[in-house]
Amino acid sequence: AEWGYTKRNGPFTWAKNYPTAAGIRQSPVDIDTALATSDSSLESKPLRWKYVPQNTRTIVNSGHGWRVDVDSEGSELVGGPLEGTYKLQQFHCHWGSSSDKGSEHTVDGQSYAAELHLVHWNSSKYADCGEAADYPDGLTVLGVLLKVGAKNPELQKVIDLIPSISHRGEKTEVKEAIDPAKMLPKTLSYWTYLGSLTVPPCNESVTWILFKEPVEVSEEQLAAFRSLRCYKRGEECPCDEVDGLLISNYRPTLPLGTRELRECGS
Ligand SMILES: NS(=O)(=O)c1ccco1
Ligand SMILES: [Zn+2]
Repeated sequence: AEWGYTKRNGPFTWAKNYPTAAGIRQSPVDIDTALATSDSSLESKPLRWKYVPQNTRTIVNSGHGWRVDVDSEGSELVGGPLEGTYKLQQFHCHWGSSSDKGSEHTVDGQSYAAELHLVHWNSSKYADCGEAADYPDGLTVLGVLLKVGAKNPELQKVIDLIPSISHRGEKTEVKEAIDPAKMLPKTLSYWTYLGSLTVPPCNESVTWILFKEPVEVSEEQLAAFRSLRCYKRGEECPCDEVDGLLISNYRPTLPLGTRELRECGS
């Protein structure tokens, strides 16, 4: 059966059909801040990005959450730990059944209410995101920790579209441009390490860049995320979640192992 986040098809079953999920370069991880090494080479090449808000095309219910697909042209992410130029492909979010959990990365064991992922691919070396996903330097994901607080105006543009993608496979045009840059924190300090996609097939092709400063989102906005359904309209609910609501879609942390964890900025 299709992978998901329930007991029957959740993270601890993924390795059965996706052996990479049992690899040694998996994500997410717990960020043990005492282990992080500050790196002058990161400080010397500031992270820089350019996004085109008008290029946010469609939002889709993947069955595992919502995802905004972007026309990569015109976007770019360079600097920090990255060699070459990366282009934005899509962004999405992970959350939990209550706001005491839901982020994928944890910081010194602490979970946040949710985590936003901006997925980029190495356009200096590869033709598209699909190809890039098969190489260790193919992808970069900017991670933003979300904590409960004020309503997030930019994310509200996503939430307003959720009723029209309530069931798996449904998608709709994003009419009001969403600016990914407006969803990033003010201070650009971050941790970075080599990891993987946090969903099957869990390719070990991601340079993770996780911002240190959390961004606020309201309880009502988190509740809207949980109203998405993991099954198609007209089909009965396959997952044993409470009437197929996507109440939680985060992967628990995996061991960092011998990987280096670097940081930039305080
Ligand atoms: N969750 S994530 O950002 O690692 C991702 C991107 C594409 C698939 O999974
Ligand atoms: Zn993700």
